Amino acid sequence: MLSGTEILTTAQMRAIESAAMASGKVTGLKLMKRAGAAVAGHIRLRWPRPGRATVLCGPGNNGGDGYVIARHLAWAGWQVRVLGIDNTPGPDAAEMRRQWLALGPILPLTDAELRSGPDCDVYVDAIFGTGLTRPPGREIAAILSCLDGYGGDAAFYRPRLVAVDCPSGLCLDSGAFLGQARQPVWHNLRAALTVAFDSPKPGHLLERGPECCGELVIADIGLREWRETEAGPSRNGAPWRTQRMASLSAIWPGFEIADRRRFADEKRKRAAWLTKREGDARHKFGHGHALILAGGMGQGGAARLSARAALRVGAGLVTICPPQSALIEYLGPPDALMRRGVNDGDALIGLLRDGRITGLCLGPGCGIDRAAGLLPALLGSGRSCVLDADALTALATQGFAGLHRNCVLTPHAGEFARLFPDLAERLDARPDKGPAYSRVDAVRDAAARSGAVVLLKGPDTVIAEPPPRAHPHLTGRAVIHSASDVPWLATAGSGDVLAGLIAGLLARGLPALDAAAMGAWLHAAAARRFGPGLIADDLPDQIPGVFRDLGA
Ligand SMILES: NC(=O)C1=CN([C@@H]2O[C@H](COP(=O)(O)OP(=O)(O)OC[C@H]3O[C@@H](n4cnc5c(N)ncnc54)[C@H](OP(=O)(O)O)[C@@H]3O)[C@@H](O)[C@H]2O)[C@@H](O)CC1
Ligand SMILES: Nc1ncnc2c1ncn2[C@@H]1O[C@H](COP(=O)(O)OP(=O)(O)O)[C@@H](O)[C@H]1O
Ligand SMILES: [K+]
Repeated sequence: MLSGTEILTTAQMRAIESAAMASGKVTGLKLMKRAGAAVAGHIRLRWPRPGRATVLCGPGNNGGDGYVIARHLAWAGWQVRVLGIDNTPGPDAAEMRRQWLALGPILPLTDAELRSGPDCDVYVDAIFGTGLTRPPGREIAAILSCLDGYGGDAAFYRPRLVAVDCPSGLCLDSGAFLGQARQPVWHNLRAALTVAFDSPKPGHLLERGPECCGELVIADIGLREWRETEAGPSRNGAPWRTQRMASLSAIWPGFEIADRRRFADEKRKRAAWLTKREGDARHKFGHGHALILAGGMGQGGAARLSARAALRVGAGLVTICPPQSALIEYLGPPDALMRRGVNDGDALIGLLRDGRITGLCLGPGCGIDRAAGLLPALLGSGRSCVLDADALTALATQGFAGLHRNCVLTPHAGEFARLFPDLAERLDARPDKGPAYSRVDAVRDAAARSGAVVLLKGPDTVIAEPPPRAHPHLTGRAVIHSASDVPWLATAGSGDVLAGLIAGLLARGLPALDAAAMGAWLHAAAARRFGPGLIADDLPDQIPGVFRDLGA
């Protein structure tokens, strides 16, 4: 139901490109000319007066795009300086280089040459794109650090840097910089604008990607139409639909730019369902009953946040269930919330005889021992549920037995490392060759291992489902949700609200992956709507406004 924009790994992109060329409908040269023209067009949109540009061209087709850009800017009256490598590129890039040479020289691609040139209005990074396989060597690394302002006197380059496909050095499958530590380091190349082709790649949205790409524009170079008309959008057996490439979609702040038609349709469907205008439920139980399992005295805040979120997202009924002795702590507003004491697993089993309870949330403010005690009863019921916070800590000791496809695990990085230490370690390791192991790979592996939907939180939230039951050797669907534009969402209790939103959506009947993806989207949309200064308590009450903004 909620799919956003399709994103492609670099392998998928290459496979699509090759299949399109093999079909005879398009040539590599034509694609390169369109790609270069698109970048030049975006430069001219943002810098309408012709000025000075330095174009840095690498050894492959990314460099080929650079030569096309140089030509377009020169035709438009710009003074263009081109730095390139004296190598033998592929035939398309070689042709574009030859054509540039009819207009101007190619200076050596060195740090010294870059520094010796005049100050420019725009610097174009066409050094490496999707073909990066290893960390840049010393000379290119020096150029990249100069472009990022660490050359001392060059600190002013950054706001004028335009990246072709990506800032060079970024692994487009993971968002990591090859050869560098995964955690934020002292420098990364940062562009003001990145123009990428056909579809976003995971690396544009993960880890360092959003910060380093700056404004991200996806240029259509004619492959999308070919894919949809000539090849069919999801034809099985098409060469790019190999198993590592199973459906991957993204939701990020600018995604409607890439796919306006589809976005409008998604938005309409989403709005109609969320606001209960679509569907045939005639009474509150038709919108589901969510149960929020809560903790003892003094721990009530987290579960109350979850419960409020579940109510706001439209569950027909929400009941909060602390131990009997702590009920008094949960008597405050909202009055719409129902309360019921649940002391232990047996009491929960009794309660779950009511088949109208359709979504549960276990973990926020629950206490590890209580969560561990309730887990077997909850999992044994097979009911849709969110396991967060203390329930994840309990799972880390109990193991994954009993988890099923209707469970959503919502770990942050620390909880993920407790649950899947080896995967977290791989994800933390410095990548020395591309494509690097990505958050999508890690979350897919976690989903396959646990048998549940896994949502790994962060500014780049990744959600994946286990492989399809009938095809356990394949990968399931995955979604990247980018919220890098709302850093104020990282506030205490925000995760409890997310868990409640997902529980409410599960209770309303959404399948686990869709509930997790829609919950993540609503969560960020609520934070975006409120703005800085947000505390977690503000989030649930923004949800009706988010619904109204959808045009519902
Ligand atoms: N998507 C599309 O439809 C279209 C894509 N297009 C464009 O093509 C780009 C992909 O082109 P690409 O495959 O030639 O790779 P690219 O990024 O230029 O760089 C790799 C080159 O550098 C080399 N190399 C790698 N690592 C290295 C290192 N550390 N240090 C030194 N060298 C290194 C590597 O060769 P290697 O040495 O590994 O054999 C290779 O020669 C893509 O990003 C987009 O801009 C458009 O033109 C058309 C439509
Ligand atoms: N830098 C960030 N930008 C946007 N969202 C973020 C950022 N860091 C974390 N988040 C989001 O904030 C929420 C924090 O949840 P969590 O870590 O469980 O916090 P808590 O336990 O305090 O509720 C998650 O939804 C996560 O995706
Ligand atoms: K580049």
